[in-house]
Amino acid sequence: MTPRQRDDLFARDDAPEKFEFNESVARVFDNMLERSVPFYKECQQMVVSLTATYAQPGTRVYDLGCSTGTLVREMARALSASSDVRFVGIDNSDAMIKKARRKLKEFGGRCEVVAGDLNGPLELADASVVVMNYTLQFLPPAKRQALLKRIHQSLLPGGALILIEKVKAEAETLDPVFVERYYAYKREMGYSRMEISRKREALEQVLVPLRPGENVTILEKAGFRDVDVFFKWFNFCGFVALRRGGSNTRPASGKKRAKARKSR
Ligand SMILES: C[S@@+](CC[C@H](N)C(=O)[O-])C[C@H]1O[C@@H](n2cnc3c(N)ncnc32)[C@H](O)[C@@H]1O
Ligand SMILES: O=C(O)C(=O)C[C@]1(C(=O)O)C=C[C@@H](O)C=C1
Repeated sequence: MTPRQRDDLFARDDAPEKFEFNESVARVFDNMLERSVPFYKECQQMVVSLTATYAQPGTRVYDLGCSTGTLVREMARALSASSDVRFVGIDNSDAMIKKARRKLKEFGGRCEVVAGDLNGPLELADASVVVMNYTLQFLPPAKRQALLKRIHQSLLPGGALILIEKVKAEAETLDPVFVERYYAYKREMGYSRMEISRKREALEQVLVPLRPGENVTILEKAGFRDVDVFFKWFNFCGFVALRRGGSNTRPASGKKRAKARKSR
């Protein structure tokens, strides 16, 4: 395994003017996320815990915008092979896919990384859980509702969408306060004011956050009925949304699931 590279992308003279998930980002990505996303590891563990609750035997768990495969690895480790669940990471960055496939090689056929554009047609067969962490925010806002609708329609009854996003404050007057707290966090994580400023400019119109309430609205308009927030830190928010399942919205017991699967 190549040594983890420290994120110096915006400290360099050749810092990008527009943020793209290319080779130079993939090279430092794992360190970038650990130092740029508050409670990144804690949120991953919360997502793993929710996935363990809603993943159904004989089905697939999808990670949309899987990047270098870090979350897929955590999920595959947490849900043993006996859980009869397979994991599929989807991304449209060749550089990320290459790193993800290397990271997930140890899991053989349990984990697959597929090239795909979330703005285009999407095949999510046998999906009991779909995860989308820090990804929807990079898609054009006008296309987000249609994607969420496709996810809702693809999910098995009782399935779950787990979504973590960078968000704007609900109250406009609080947004600058939350943003400043976020930049203070980045400085605490060792980024210089110049790096923070350059990255903010590079992300303009590339990362477009909505307010938490706006995310809930597009989830509900996509067909999700049971939607809630499971995590919030100033300008980051985690949502879980359930596809109503048969006679219940809670995962059936193992025997019930096996019986339901046989009747499909
Ligand atoms: C911030 S990263 C996601 C982080 C990752 N989910 C994690 O938790 O470590 C956003 C990812 O979404 C991918 N992405 C952005 N737009 C995409 C699209 N239209 N189709 C597929 N993947 C996309 C990027 O290549 C990148 O890997
Ligand atoms: O908004 C920022 O400044 C960030 O660094 C956040 C964020 C994200 O939320 O995805 C932006 C780009 C990278 O993918 C890593 C982190």
